[in-house]
Amino acid sequence: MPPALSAAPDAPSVSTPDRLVLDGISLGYESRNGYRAVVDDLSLTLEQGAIGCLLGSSGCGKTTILRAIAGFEPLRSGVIRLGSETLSGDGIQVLPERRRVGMMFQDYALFPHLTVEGNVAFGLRKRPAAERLRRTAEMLELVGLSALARSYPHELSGGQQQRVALARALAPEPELLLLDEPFSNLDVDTRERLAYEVRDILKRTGHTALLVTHNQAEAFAIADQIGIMREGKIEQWDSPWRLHHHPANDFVAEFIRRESLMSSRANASMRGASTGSRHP
Ligand SMILES: Nc1ncnc2c1ncn2[C@@H]1O[C@H](COP(=O)(O)OP(=O)(O)OP(=O)(O)O)[C@@H](O)[C@H]1O
Repeated sequence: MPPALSAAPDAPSVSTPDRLVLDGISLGYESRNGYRAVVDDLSLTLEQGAIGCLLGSSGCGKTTILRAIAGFEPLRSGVIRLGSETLSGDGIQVLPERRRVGMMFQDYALFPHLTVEGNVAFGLRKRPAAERLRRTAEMLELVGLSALARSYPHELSGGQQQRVALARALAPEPELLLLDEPFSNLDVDTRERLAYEVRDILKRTGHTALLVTHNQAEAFAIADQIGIMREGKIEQWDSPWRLHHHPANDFVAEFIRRESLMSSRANASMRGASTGSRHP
């Protein structure tokens, strides 16, 4: 007998409160030719402690959604809620710095003139010195970089820099972490390893996080819930297991099939290239 859906290894657990709710959000940009819709009546919910991922091709609106959640883009309609608080919509637009939302980007955006610990402590400037020191040390321990606290960003590998960026984003204890293509500057092996590491760290701290990427391997390595996007809409918001086994429509099925094929080809050719240089 086929296993019951609830027995799927990564089926979402029940009855944790929703942390992030996007309820029918629409937004876009003004241009010379007038308003252009980019995100159209999009909804999703993310439970407390869950890691969500928006997966879709370039230009489908992933970054625009993160920018709206962070408070940099106003909504045309719909509501964004974090816990019980409305952040955007219903006539409300909470300022970005009041949202308790942390962000981590693909280019790390570390300050080159500050040490690793200086970078992590940066977001804690307003805290008392003793607390700042304690929290910085705790964050460096969490991401396994205590030994490099006095190093400068240029002395670190890409993966280490990205771990500093994660420690910096988590230091002020955000209620939600947004990650925009965080691993795309890294080589293919580091990318997947770091995606698993970041998942492990976020699960240990219990943070709720939303990631955007166009890389399926990365999405499947890190996320509890994935939204397959097409032109500003989510075609299916589901667990990785269900996306593979129960795609909602032909678009999702074809997207998963094509991306898996492309990613295994890309991995094979990159590994082949490095093997080739050793065996001319
Ligand atoms: N500031 C802006 N002004 C006008 N149009 C914009 C602006 N930012 C993004 N867009 C347009 O909105 C659409 C969605 O962009 P967005 O960056 O959200 O896509 P994405 O899915 O994150 O793409 P990528 O994977 O390439 O980063 C694109 O067509 C883009 O050109």
